[in-house]
Amino acid sequence: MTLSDDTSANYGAVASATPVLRVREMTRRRDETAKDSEYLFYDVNFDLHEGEVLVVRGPSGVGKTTILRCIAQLTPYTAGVCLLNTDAKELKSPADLGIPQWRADVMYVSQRPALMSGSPLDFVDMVNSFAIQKSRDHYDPVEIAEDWGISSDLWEKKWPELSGGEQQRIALAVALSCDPKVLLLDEPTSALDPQSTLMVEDALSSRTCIWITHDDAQESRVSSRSLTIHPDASYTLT
Ligand SMILES: Nc1ncnc2c1ncn2[C@@H]1O[C@H](COP(=O)(O)OP(=O)(O)OP(=O)(O)O)[C@@H](O)[C@H]1O
Repeated sequence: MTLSDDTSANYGAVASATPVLRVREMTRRRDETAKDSEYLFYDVNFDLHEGEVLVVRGPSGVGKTTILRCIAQLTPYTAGVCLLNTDAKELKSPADLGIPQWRADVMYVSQRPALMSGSPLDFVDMVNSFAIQKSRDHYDPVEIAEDWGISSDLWEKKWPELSGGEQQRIALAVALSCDPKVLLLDEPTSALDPQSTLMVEDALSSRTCIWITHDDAQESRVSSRSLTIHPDASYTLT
């Protein structure tokens, strides 16, 4: 039995090929406050191994962003377990690690950074001010984004003054600079031109990611496996 097939209750047990991230029985109602609310997704199980990209597919509104936000512990879920491999000895839950460490290691990158206030530099300052980030090494986000055609002066502009593609590359560069174990990418190249898209895909090629895309060609370029969420709350893992 592979880890991917392991649906036993001993979720934290570590077998030969230890996943970076394990998700079991992830379930979310459309309205978490209403017990009779229909399910958005039900009983989702998967393991994500080092260097894998799990592409998340499904029609608009089916719950792709929501499942990423649940895994990031940014949104409540009805049931389920998320576990992270921190030291190859034991898989740990958000409660074991504490939410700040979980979110630093399992980092959600929003589709809409324009909703943030201030400038990208303000955002970097805020990220660096978190106690959990102070104790970690960082790459230079300005340098990362420069490779994608983002000049350093753009970092001082307000988010809404940047184009969608500039916002996406800057938000992604900040996330990469923090070197999380898992990146949760919400349509990270939806506003990019084809050349920038390929550059970003290349930069992410060695990372462990869960990646929402509506683009079949991108899926075939980047995915190790695909998780499709269906409108009836079921899912397919291929
Ligand atoms: N903050 C919110 N409050 C209430 N409902 C929400 C909120 N965000 C999303 N929803 C609803 O939850 C459902 C799932 O939304 P979600 O954004 O996860 O879908 P999605 O599959 O990512 O869609 P898309 O492909 O259009 O981005 C939708 O019906 C949406 O209207």
